Amino acid sequence: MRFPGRLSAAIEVLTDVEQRKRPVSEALKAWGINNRFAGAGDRAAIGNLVYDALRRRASHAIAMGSDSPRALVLAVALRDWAETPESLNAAFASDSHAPVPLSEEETKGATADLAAAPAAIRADVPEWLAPSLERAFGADWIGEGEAMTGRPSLDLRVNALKAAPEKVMKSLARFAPEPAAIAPFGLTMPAGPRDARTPNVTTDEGYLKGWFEVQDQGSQIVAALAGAREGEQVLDLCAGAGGKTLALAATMGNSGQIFAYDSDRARLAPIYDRLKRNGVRNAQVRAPNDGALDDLVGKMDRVVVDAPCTGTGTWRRRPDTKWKLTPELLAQRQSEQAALLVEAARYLKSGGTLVYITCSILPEENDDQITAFRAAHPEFTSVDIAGAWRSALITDLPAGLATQAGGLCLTPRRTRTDGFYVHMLRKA
Ligand SMILES: C[S@@+](CC[C@H](N)C(=O)[O-])C[C@H]1O[C@@H](n2cnc3c(N)ncnc32)[C@H](O)[C@@H]1O
Repeated sequence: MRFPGRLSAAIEVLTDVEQRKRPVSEALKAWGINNRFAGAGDRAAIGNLVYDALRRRASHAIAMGSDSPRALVLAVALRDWAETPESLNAAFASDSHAPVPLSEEETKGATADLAAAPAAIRADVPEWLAPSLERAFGADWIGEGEAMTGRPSLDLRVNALKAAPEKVMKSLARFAPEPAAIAPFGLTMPAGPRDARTPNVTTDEGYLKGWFEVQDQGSQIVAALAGAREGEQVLDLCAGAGGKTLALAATMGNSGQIFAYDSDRARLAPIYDRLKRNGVRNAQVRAPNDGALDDLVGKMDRVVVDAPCTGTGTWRRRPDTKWKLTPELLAQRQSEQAALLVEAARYLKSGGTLVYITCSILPEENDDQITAFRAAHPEFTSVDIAGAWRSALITDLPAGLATQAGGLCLTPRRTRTDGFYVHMLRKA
């Protein structure tokens, strides 16, 4: 397919996403099944167009004077991919699969100046979230929003139980991975421009042998900060598919014991194969049956709560969720998080550590939760985050990452990672 045909296909996919309220990944897959002639390069380019359209949905719509799928996709070509109205119209004229030529208003969109647009438009965030983001980041909040519109890098965590970073770098040399800036076992491959494809690392023999996992560097950092030590008894209360469980097992050198639990059987299901592939021998999966964790009450050195959240820290990867988020969904997540903090506290022994993690950047899910929990549970005090950073990552905590309540917030702008929050509390 040529570029104009790819634009038409992206408009079709985005229409499907918006009309049927479908996740982008599902709509892209359906399009691929119905258009088997399209190659991997076509599918990657169409996916990039759709995701880029959603990443900057608000500013693209204002620039183009419309939020139709056509307007948004053309905006990507004009405002992100360095095309011009002339280059597009010339390409459209010689391609029978092309969209119709640009209108006058669409042509103006290429050079629209949004300097005077409302702040939420410039930040490309839903307007109702602007006060929360301003509370989290102060005057920087628009820049933080803008940074969330970029494409994420592909990050890997080298599994120290099976391999050293050099071995993985050699195995993946064709993709030129670089050591990550912060996570000690992290490797990273920057996202390419326009129609660049994400390297398919999961067919590499190193992946199949468990030498590495695909994991955002932010997730690796918070797992390292959790500070699990050799020989400890650790409960991973929201283990899901086990991303953090695997990282914790590696820092514990396969000693002690991790109990991996999740209330959702389907989310937990992939953990069994992943533990096996990673050579993890110190993890016990606890399926969500009645009384599944009763024997652990009061016995854990560490309880990790990787809480269900709005996922605002992952807007670069799942930009459709940015526009679907509602105050009701945020309130629902907040009440789940508050309940999980109370639940987690039951399993800790005296002197144990509660590690609270979200992939959200909203204070309502982060500092506010911890402040409310501490007020009701005075036996918990915050662990010094700068000290935790130094001992886990062997560097000084970069300025500006610590939050007011004593937690830590990573963001694409600050650390070139997904947005993550972590706060550690010690039980007296
Ligand atoms: C952010 S995800 C966990 C991701 C996982 N830790 C990882 O690193 O791959 C949150 C998880 O919390 C689980 N969850 C939600 N409510 C829960 C509860 N009350 N008890 C245990 N798990 C719960 C969800 O099923 C979901 O898998």
